[in-house]
Amino acid sequence: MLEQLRREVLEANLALPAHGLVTFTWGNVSGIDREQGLVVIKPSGVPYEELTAEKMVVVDMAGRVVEGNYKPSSDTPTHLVLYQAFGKIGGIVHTHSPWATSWAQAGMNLPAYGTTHADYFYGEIPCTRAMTEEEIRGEYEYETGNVIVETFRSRAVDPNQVPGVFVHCHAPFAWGKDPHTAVHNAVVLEEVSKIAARMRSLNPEVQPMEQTLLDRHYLRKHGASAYYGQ
Ligand SMILES: O=C(CO)[C@@H](O)[C@H](O)COP(=O)(O)O
Repeated sequence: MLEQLRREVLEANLALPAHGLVTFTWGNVSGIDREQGLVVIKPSGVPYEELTAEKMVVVDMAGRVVEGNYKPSSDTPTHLVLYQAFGKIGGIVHTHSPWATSWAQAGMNLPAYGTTHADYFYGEIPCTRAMTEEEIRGEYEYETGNVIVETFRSRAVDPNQVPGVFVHCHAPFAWGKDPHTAVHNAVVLEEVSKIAARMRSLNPEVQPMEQTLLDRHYLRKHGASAYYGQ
């Protein structure tokens, strides 16, 4: 079942250590087949070098394992909440990549300071609010997804234009139209987190970039008249 998606999700998970986004097994990638209502995700706690397409776990939208001999990632409920709320995404990445995790632990939103950011994120990358004691003691992983969705809806941010978030006191999530694109966005999220942290240590007074320049860069790659690349 879902052989092609299993391979895509395997390759995307293996790309995490290849891009330096994870230590040990601190990360996971999933992909969704919306026609079948099934999600393929990394097995929990399995070292990346031991992963195979066969070890990927298939779950339904209620989180029930429908195929696979391993337990799914411990973050599976968060992935499922995001797939249900953000109807156009096809792949999700969660890591503890150090620079993005620094913004999450600082509880800070990341404004668009430069064109590297603007090429992929149409404006500020939000950090969620702190989770409540009740949310933490409850269905924590589901509540993590809920607080991400609440952040985007309450701020009227389009998740298709800002494909990433910092979860307060936790770490980043990123997404995209498929697992490969989600990993690409996770790499960019880590890079712009690093650039911004260093930039602010050089000049704490820097202001977010002008909207005109933000528009120019984002829309040339993602707008209706996108003309970037071949
Ligand atoms: O956020 C966390 C731990 O805080 C997780 O990302 C784990 O680090 C990876 O969990 P599995 O996907 O292996 O269950």
